[in-house]
Amino acid sequence: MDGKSKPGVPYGGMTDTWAKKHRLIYIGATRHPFILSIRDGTVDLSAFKRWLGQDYIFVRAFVPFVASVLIRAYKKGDESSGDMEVILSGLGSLNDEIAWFKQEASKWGVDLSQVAPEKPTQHYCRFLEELMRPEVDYTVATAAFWAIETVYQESFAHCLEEGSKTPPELQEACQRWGNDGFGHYCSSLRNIADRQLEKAASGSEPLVKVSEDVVSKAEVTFLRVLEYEVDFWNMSCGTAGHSAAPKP
Ligand SMILES: Cc1ncc(CO)c(N)n1
Repeated sequence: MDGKSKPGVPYGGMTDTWAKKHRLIYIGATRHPFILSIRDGTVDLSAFKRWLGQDYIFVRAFVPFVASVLIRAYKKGDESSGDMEVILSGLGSLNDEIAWFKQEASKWGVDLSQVAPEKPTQHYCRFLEELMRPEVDYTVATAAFWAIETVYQESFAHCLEEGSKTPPELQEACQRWGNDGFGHYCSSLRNIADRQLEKAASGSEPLVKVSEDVVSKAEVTFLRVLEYEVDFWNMSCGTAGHSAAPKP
């Protein structure tokens, strides 16, 4: 293996293996009842507003996380990988996203300055801070980054598919993460993560043991992202305080 991503070969990387291996929780995060309620038009608008306020808080915390990934990409010094350009474009869309949240909040009468983070938001933001620590490997950080963006992409794209009954006033929100450009950006993030994981798994790093450790840490991190996403959706539905575990 040369440790490079394979252009034109969309499947077969480690991230794809994980999504299949952990299919139930993956579906739990990307086809959550909150998303399904948007898709079938039965969504409770107070739930949408709660999601909006909490996600604004999350996105503000997500910016420094993405910036920390950018710093690590720079420090790797591999200019030809194109990683920095992808991550930088992500920071650019987060800039637009923050402006969109403010505009959307005023449209719905949500005063963002009055929104306090709920427990799942606090926990997710704390997790992002842990991932910003310098000892966290670039491979682990890029796997988390890919997973965080992809859950939203897959969830909201589902609300725009043929046959969905997403209310018109929520379609713009779904477009934000469900559009093809965002899908392409998520594929670029997946390529970055897969290339890193492949390098680690093939033992091209000097210490094979350390590399294996990185791959399993990245997989655990992927699972934690899915759990935080499920908790976040649960909170939006009004079932805050419950974990990702199935309810009795
Ligand atoms: C909770 C959450 N996960 C992922 C994204 C994608 O940016 C977001 N905005 N919020």
